Amino acid sequence: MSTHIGAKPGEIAERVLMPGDPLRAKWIAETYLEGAECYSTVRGMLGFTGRWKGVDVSVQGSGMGMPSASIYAHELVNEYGVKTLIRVGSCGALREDLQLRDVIAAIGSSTDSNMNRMRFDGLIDYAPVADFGLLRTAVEVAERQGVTMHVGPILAADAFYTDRPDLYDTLADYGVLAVEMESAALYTIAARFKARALTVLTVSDHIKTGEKTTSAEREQTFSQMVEIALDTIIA
Ligand SMILES: O=P(O)(O)O[C@H]1O[C@H](CO)[C@@H](O)[C@H]1O
Ligand SMILES: O=c1cc[nH]c(=O)[nH]1
Repeated sequence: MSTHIGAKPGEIAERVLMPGDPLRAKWIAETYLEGAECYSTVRGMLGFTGRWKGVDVSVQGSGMGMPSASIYAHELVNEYGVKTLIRVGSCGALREDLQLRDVIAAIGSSTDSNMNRMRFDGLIDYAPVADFGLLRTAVEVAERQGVTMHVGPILAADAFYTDRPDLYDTLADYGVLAVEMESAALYTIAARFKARALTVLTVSDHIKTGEKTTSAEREQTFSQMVEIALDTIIA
């Protein structure tokens, strides 16, 4: 067991999908993974291992925000030997050309988090980016599955409820597609500890139009994103 994950050694696969929502993890495991078994219920942050197309895959909830996601990514890589992490999350669209339920792959992640400023002493604006091989595979998989996947930069924000919506407009002007809350930390930790990471997202709400999905839909219906992530992680 690690501090926050209750799995025994060997119970977590080298390939892990990471949704923020632990109940999305349960839905993914029960819907897609053959022989899925729950390896951790610590803090209700559920984790499961099963097989996708004959390959061992785990799915681990990460919680909301970079402090929480960092704990799970760190322990998965450093204490369980995980090599590949694909976040499967929800996000708010910043640009009008995006629709509810569109799928996005995050090539890079800007952030307002202070974590990397601390890491680099405030001297470097580190650019957290996806693993290129994983991203290329995800693009190929999405094409094969007939899903239009938007590939571009996103924002990983510390706050879900922002006092500065004007900054979202500015970021959209600079090509940033959407906002979520974990990708910059995931990419940074993967780089630091020599793992591979990618973030694939579904637009759950639209910052410009105010449209939104329900929490039940965010938990159980983002299947295109999950199927792209699953076929990518075993490729
Ligand atoms: O749906 P998940 O994966 O949790 O991702 C998004 O949803 C949460 C906010 O509602 C944040 O964790 C954000 O990153
Ligand atoms: O972090 C998130 C996730 C979904 N929608 C948002 O606006 N922010």
